[in-house]
Amino acid sequence: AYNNKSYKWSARDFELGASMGNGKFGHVHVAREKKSGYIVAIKALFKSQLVSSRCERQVIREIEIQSHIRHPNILRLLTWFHDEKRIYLVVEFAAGGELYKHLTSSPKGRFPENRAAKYIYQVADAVNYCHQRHVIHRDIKPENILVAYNGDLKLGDFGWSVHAPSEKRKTMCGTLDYLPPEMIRRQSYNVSVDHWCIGVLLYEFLVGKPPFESEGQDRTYARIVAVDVTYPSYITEGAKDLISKLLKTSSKDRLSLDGVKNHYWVQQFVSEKN
Ligand SMILES: COc1ccc(C(=O)Nc2ccccc2)cc1NC(=O)CCSc1ncnc(N)c1Br
Repeated sequence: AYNNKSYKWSARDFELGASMGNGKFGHVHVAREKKSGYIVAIKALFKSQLVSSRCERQVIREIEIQSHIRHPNILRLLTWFHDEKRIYLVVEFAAGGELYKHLTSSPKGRFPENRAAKYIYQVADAVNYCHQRHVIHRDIKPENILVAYNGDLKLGDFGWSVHAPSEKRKTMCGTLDYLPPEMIRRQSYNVSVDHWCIGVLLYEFLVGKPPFESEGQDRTYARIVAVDVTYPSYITEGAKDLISKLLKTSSKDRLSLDGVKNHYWVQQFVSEKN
């Protein structure tokens, strides 16, 4: 039904269920499409809020971009509609919920190598797909990644822009841990910021906390610009090799996303299906 371009969706087509992510993602509810029984997530954005934060053009641009994105590891925007007060985004429902919860509830609070390798392969594949469409900054951190019913990762796009309209800085919404040096120095950045974030993400999958985590902001900044990473003894040489090839100060020295997917440490766990 979603592909029927002419059909005009409205809130009447859905039964709203529980709210999700306790407001973390804005007003998101599980919902059931009445005719098909299909379960989706519906995010309601207040037009007033968008206008006040001068986000309305950004939402339209994002919706435009998202409507053409089709990738197994990227949460899909299925359709959207609006009424006089709100814009509703109908989004694929990730039945596995937030990846962060899986990480913190794993034994020792970290993933075994085979799971971390499968996940980093999927993230690299999804981000590579975005880069080929000139879309960067998928806000790569465990809080923004969801898990599908079949265990595959779904890169969510949580539209932080609506939460941080004026501040372009990512630091508006929480952790600095994922900021690359060039963003700390407020230099221009390009697609390779995502390469840095994938290195930080892989470290966090394997260790249970991000590499530069420190008490104060300044200490975290200092460790990021110095690329001051220490690896616990249980981290294998292969994992260290991959992480160190991504956490490079100079963005042009960072391993490519194909390089991540084909890295020997990843390949040993990810049977090349395709
Ligand atoms: C393609 O997914 C989106 C696409 C766009 C936007 C968005 O807000 N754009 C935006 C908003 C304002 C300004 C500019 C852009 C948001 C999402 N996604 C989300 O909000 C995720 C909702 S949480 C969730 N979703 C599914 N399954 C679960 N188990 C959970 Br928990």
